[in-house]
Amino acid sequence: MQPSSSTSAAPLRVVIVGGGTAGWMCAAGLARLLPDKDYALTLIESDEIGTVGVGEATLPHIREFNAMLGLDEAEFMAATQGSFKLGIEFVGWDKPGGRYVHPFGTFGERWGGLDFQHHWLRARASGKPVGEWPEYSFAAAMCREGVFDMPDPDPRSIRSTFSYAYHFDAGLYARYLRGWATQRGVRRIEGKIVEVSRSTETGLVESVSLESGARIEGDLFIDCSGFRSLLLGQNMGVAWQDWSEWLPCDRAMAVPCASVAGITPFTRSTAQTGGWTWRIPLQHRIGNGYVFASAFCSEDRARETLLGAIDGTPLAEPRVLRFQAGRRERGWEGNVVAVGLSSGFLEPLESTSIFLIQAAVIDLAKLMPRPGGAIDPRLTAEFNRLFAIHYDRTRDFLVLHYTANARHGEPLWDHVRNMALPDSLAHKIDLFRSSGRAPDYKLGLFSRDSWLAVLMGQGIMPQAWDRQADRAPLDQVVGRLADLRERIASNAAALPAHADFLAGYCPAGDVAVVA
Ligand SMILES: Cc1cc2nc3c(=O)[nH]c(=O)nc-3n(C[C@H](O)[C@H](O)[C@H](O)COP(=O)(O)OP(=O)(O)OC[C@H]3O[C@@H](n4cnc5c(N)ncnc54)[C@H](O)[C@@H]3O)c2cc1C
Repeated sequence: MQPSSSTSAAPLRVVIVGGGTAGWMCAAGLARLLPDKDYALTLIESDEIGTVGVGEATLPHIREFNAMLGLDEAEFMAATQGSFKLGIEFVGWDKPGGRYVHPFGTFGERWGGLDFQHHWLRARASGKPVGEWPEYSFAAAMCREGVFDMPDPDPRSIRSTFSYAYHFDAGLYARYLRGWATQRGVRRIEGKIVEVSRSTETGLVESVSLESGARIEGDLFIDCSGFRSLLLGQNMGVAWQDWSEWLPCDRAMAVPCASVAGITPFTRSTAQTGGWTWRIPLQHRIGNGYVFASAFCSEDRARETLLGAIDGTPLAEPRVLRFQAGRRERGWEGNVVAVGLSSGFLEPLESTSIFLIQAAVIDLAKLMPRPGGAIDPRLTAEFNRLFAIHYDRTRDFLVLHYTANARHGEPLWDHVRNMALPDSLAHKIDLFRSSGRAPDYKLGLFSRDSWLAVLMGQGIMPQAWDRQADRAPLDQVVGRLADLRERIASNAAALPAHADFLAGYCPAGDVAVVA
């Protein structure tokens, strides 16, 4: 029998628990992707509990999500005080005083079917003048110049070789998506959930009850309740994998400050004795924070470091958030799917959480149960397979930043340099060191160019390259490298200042500063 494209069964009742970034991305994404008549979406959020209120830097993938919703970019950026992000500048991560950018875009060009780094490594080993690795990234050059313009659609242009993401006010983004989703039929309920009822027979969640006494029944529950993990963790009891042996930071202190002249088109992450500080420039303010390991740094010390590191006047009292790195064993159990902080947490070093939300929403939409039937365990297993891949690959990339450091004599940094690595990461580093080969995933984070940026940025230089690179005449390669460097530098220097571009494209105007 052919599966029918539609069904006469009653719509599947999907209850989203939580209205932070995860909840509203879920609501908007599912409202856009699923047929209205088959799914009834309800979102419950509690004003009393509120949201985590951080999460302001993104990855380029968010543009696909926004485009899928059909958001107007300039309108969305103005509404969220957004700015453009071309990558992350890492200060002091490789060694005190060191600096490199993880740019969004490619390094160099593929020649003769070979990845660019092999040509560069081979020419560099010859002793010829080939410049430094970052000189081959257009996005890195744009960061150095503090400029921005839209990528050129012509793939032959050097200006087509970068991508971009956004910095935005996370509270305003959730509010923006809320407006979008509720206009498209998502039912919003404000109230605090005080009880979760499960069937004694099947173990599935049947309903949640609010403080007001209201009871909301559902067929599928999406847990977007934040660190509480109200359904998946607390009720379904799905175990937590603790990754603090590799990612020991367990606190963050956040404080917004007044803007200063010139909005940088990148996030900055500065290594500190007990962790690292972030700087995220928005149109109306700068978001700052210190992610630190409480075993190596007290809260008083963190506060002193953070307030000493910010550019402008603090706009609020610093507030502390506590967490542990890790993820749930599974993201989907029974009829509960966790999305966002309820499913796991990786520190915001590479701004990955919102991407992980997006990936979960897209995977869930593809694997969504049909109305009127039982949940197919094969769909659940596939979601969990993808969930683990996304989290585990992201973890390896973050751990790389810590382990490859030359900050000798600082207890946290000595500890992470000497810790035993996940096997999957140890293999990647060894392979790169010995052959110049970088991971090249077809799914999820991070791209080969991102790995190259951080591997070399952290000072890991391969001892060899692909032998096929030796076939090309060396002088020809050196000439092409020089030409590439020149095209990158001159084209980047000709672009408008980021602040000027923002002022013309998506001026946000004055709003009350939301901390
Ligand atoms: C310090 C820090 C910095 C970060 N920086 C970044 C970044 O730069 N980039 C990035 O991508 N990510 C970042 N993140 C992660 C990002 O903030 C989160 O992934 C994102 O905000 C999603 O959060 P959430 O929606 O899962 O949870 P929350 O924002 O905590 O929302 C939880 C929701 O559940 C509701 N809720 C909870 N319990 C109940 C209940 N009993 N009844 C009713 N409602 C309930 C709450 O009211 C709220 O609406 C950062 C996180 C931290 C901690």
